[in-house]
Amino acid sequence: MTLVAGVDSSTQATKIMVRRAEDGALVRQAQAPHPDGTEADPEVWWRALLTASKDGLLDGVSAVAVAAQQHGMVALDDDGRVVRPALLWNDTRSAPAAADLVTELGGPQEWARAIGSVPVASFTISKLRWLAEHEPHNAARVSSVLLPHDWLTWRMTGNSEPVTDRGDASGTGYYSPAGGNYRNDLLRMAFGRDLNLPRVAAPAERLPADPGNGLPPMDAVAVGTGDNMGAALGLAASPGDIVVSIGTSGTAFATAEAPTADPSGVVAGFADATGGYLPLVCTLNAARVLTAGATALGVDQDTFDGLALEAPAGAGGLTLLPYLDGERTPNLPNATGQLSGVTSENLTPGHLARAFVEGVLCGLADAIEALADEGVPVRRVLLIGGGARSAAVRSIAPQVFGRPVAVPEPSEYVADGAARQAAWALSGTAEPPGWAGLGEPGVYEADPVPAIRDQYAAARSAMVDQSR
Ligand SMILES: Nc1ncnc2c1ncn2[C@@H]1O[C@H](COP(=O)(O)OP(=O)(O)O)[C@@H](O)[C@H]1O
Ligand SMILES: O=C(CO)[C@@H](O)[C@H](O)COP(=O)(O)O
Repeated sequence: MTLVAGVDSSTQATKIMVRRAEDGALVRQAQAPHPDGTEADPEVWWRALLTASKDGLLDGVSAVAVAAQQHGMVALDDDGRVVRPALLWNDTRSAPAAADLVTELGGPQEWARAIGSVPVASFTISKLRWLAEHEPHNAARVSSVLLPHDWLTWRMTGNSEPVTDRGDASGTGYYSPAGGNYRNDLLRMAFGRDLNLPRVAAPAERLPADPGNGLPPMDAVAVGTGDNMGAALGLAASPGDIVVSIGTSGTAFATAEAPTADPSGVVAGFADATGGYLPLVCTLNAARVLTAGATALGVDQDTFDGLALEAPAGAGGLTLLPYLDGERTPNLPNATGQLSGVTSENLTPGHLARAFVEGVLCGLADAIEALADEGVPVRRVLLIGGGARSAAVRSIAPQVFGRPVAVPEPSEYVADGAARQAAWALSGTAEPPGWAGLGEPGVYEADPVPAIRDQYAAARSAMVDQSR
């Protein structure tokens, strides 16, 4: 039996899945939390990885890969030391920098043409511009920039040549997924000079593991990828599958054979981890809105779900725009959450819980619609991430999405995808190993209730208009 491990270093935690390389059977798993915040010393990710893998979790593992939160700016000096804590995807201070970059290149359509995406605050390129403008002393010391998964992979390979993959590189803002090349001109435009960038390795490339990296000895480290690309690989998603992930971020994405280039900026034209593409829409407020709702009502998550399920669809006209931490889609980085339509009848714990769940799902319904508008086929919606564990989310999603929702057996699909990539790197085959697949996901069905989205759309349009 050959064992492989996949690491998901996401916003809130590091999760590790150890699977059998031959058929993907789960052998063991563990996780460790990350500190809260929108910037982080990369060391905390490494320490979380060591914590999760203590007690022999990785003993006997032949290969490992890391899939991590996308976009984070890990800026390094000449000696490979981090220059400042990494700015993460959900840090919105770089929003004005993103807006400036969009203007400087000649508008959103020029960015869509150049890299398939229009930069927002999340993108690495916007963070580099912010650094150049706001911390010139730090910017002057930067010699290279990595993404979170690049940095972790680099630690595992003993600080040899840094590498990345197409999937994660496509979220930087200075890599063209369609061309398969860096756009150093765009990086220079943002930062004022060139930087050393990690080599973009092939999807199944095998890297040497450093025997002194603090992990048990292994034969290989695979190249890794971004977390959403990892989930697509873990689910073995195929064209027609729309994956909706409710984690710290809310994402809706699909695998595609051709690149996309949406000039509205709503759909990011990312690459996937296999050589294809991954059109994706991302919201900034997802599972944490549900936990914030439960906390505000003073109940646990199960009670919160029960309350939401007792209230009527549409929450009696109560609508939450769930932009608690600003928002990325729609691009309202300075927004705050907004409750509207409050009446003496609907100001109850049940209606409030329902409005919180519907608010998150309406943003994701918009995301699915945006993918469809880009020509992405929508045959099946697969719901994953921590939020998919919520009974209320699973039941209300088909009403809001207007279609059945398939919920695969709970797993850490990002880490599973990384494990599958590790097995692929070991096998040397042309395609990833055809592991047993998802089995039969539970399917949730309900009559669509378009009024839920209508009242959300009215509130959202009013906020977007006000922000102009
Ligand atoms: N039953 C549940 N109901 C609602 N939210 C949940 C539930 N279980 C976990 N979560 C939330 O899911 C989030 C973690 O999801 P995950 O997909 O692992 O996120 P990430 O990959 O960003 O770390 C946490 O915010 C957690 O509170
Ligand atoms: O920025 C994006 C996608 O573009 C986010 O999806 C991050 O990749 C963080 O993911 P989670 O921690 O929520 O899984």
